[in-house]
Amino acid sequence: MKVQKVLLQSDVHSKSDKTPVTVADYGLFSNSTLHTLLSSQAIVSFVLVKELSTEPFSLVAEEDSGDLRMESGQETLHRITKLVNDTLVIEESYTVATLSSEDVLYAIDSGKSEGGSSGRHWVLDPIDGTKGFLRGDQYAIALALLDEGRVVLGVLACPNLPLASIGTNNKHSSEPSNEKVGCLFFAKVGEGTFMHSLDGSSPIKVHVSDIENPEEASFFESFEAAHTSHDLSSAIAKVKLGVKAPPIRIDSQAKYGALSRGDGAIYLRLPRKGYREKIWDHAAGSIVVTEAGGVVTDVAGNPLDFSKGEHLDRDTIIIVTNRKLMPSLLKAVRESIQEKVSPM
Ligand SMILES: Nc1ncnc2c1ncn2[C@@H]1O[C@H](COP(=O)(O)OS(=O)(=O)O)[C@@H](OP(=O)(O)O)[C@H]1O
Ligand SMILES: [Mg+2]
Ligand SMILES: [Mg+2]
Ligand SMILES: [Mg+2]
Repeated sequence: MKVQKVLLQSDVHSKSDKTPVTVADYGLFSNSTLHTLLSSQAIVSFVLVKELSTEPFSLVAEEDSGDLRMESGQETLHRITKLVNDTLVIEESYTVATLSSEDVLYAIDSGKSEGGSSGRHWVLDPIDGTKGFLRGDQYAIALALLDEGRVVLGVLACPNLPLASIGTNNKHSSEPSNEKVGCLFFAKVGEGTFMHSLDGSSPIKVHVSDIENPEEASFFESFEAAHTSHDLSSAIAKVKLGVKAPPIRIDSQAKYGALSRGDGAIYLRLPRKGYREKIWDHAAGSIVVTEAGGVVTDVAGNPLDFSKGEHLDRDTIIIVTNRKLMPSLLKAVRESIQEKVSPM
């Protein structure tokens, strides 16, 4: 959160689309983002090991230490170590730990497990919605626990998500807002989904929307057009289901969080052909939604299969909604795909 704030205050965003303005700005932005996601992975990995020292530890995480072990990566490693240690100082009187650069490398590279169908594996996306982070928009830190291939626990931190509902009438994102932001969702299998503010309010139980009429439903999709087909989801929502509201485009698994508390009723993810979704992009989000009473399936109507290692199956379309809307949504998705494949 600190890094994103500094980036946004550095005034190198263009006013219109909030992207960096010059080539040098791009450098600053991508370096800061790299520092943030590696620090995040180091911190979560370190704290998990510290807290779970009696259990065998397996972590499937998105990032690795890459060039940090090389001579050219020393400056970056130094900055990341500082960022990690600054973050682990909770208060002046309480520091979780102080890590050396070697500890940081070790913590980052503890995330190399491949997951799978046996045993327990933690699954981490240290910054999900990297492009949203860079733009100053939504991003999430997503952690899940797999047990015998099934997600049994999920935690989703969404530092920029307003605590109040985000509807389709939300203001243009570049307008300043006084809304309180920063939500943490957590779900444990069989126990429901809870949300509290990042500064630690009491958790409240959340539930997905109970809308039955698809015309009244609003739907989420990726902000980035490269990650999902906006055209196809618009055809499904507007033409097949009669959805009236415009899509809510936000980055990251914040979509699952927002849907779990009923901000919108549908999330469609329609990746381009051949793309294989990563488990860390969906594990935490999916249990947050299912424990809030929602359903997360592929196009065949089956739950997502997290038991096959780092990836979901190739070409997995992801369909998220409540139980009442799922049959008509599945039908609409199947029909639209069929029409796209064989135009009349
Ligand atoms: N081509 C393509 N298709 C589908 N998905 C892709 C693709 N490329 C990347 N990714 C993954 O999308 C993750 C970001 O999630 P979202 O699409 O929900 O957010 S965003 O709109 O992109 O900001 C993003 O997660 P992060 O890398 O953690 O940001 C990627 O893992
Ligand atoms: Mg991700
Ligand atoms: Mg990521
Ligand atoms: Mg990534």
